[in-house]
Amino acid sequence: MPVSHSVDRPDTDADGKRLPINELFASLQGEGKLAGVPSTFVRTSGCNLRCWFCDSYHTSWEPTHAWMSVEEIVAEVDALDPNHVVVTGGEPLIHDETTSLLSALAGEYHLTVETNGTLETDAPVDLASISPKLASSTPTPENAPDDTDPGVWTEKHEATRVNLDSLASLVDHADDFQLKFVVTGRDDLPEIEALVEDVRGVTAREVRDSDVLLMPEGQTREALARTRTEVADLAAEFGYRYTPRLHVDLWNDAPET
Ligand SMILES: C[S@@+](CC[C@H](N)C(=O)[O-])C[C@H]1O[C@@H](n2cnc3c(N)ncnc32)[C@H](O)[C@@H]1O
Ligand SMILES: Nc1nc2[nH]cc(C(=O)O)c2c(=O)[nH]1
Ligand code: SF4
Ligand SMILES: [Mg+2]
Repeated sequence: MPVSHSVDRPDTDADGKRLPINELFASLQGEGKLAGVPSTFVRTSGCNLRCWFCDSYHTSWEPTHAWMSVEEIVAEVDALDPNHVVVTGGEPLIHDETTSLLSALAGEYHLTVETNGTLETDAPVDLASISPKLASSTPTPENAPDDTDPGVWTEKHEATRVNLDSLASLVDHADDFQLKFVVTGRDDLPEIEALVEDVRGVTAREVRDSDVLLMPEGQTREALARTRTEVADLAAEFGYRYTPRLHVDLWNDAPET
């Protein structure tokens, strides 16, 4: 089992300089170009989107967290073993303090930022792991978690899920990048192809097909078993890369994995 670090602090942010942290743990990177690499995960809480399938419900639809200073987070990261750190969420780039955290960790660790690609950052990043959200991610009364009415989020999510300027900036800025799409089925592919072409049109950098990763939608082993073969076949057919969700295969939907 991954090493876990429980977060048990008061839910206040008196000095306005702390980050809301949902969980902080060591595991294996489960997704993308660095799948299998031992990594420490820092999961911030709060998101500017509401994907119906979000596998981190307690950072988006119903955020929970403890407030931690950058110094406290760095101390907990230092106490764990991996030299790769993954800053994720929620959407980590909605917080100004994420820049301070990345700056404090830079040099000591390889830094991956998992982001939905709607926001820019000038913080040091080794791998920008960008997961732009497709139309199939938009919440509706039919697909929203817990049968809740997504209310304003249907429109808000749809209106803000793609920001080409931010995608260009993230691709240009980081040492390396990946475009990691959550795929629900074949119907997603035309939108992925169009968006990849749009990104190629606005970045100074080469976007290779091998920088484009198709990841099956699925929060549980059972759900993944239903989507992964179709998504792997689509990757082979369209010439993109397939990424598994190793942590779901290994530990299902357990927290801190
Ligand atoms: C919880 S998100 C946090 C980072 C950022 N908000 C984002 O969406 O990229 C972490 C990763 O999980 C992916 N993800 C979330 N729910 C998923 C699901 N049900 N199936 C597959 N991938 C999922 C996201 O696309 C993203 O790549
Ligand atoms: N093992 C593991 N790998 C991951 N890669 C990206 C994750 C994320 O939630 O951002 C994630 C995660 O939650 N667990
Ligand atoms: S953008 Fe990321 S954290 Fe936000 S709702 Fe979608 S998957 Fe969840
Ligand atoms: Mg995850």
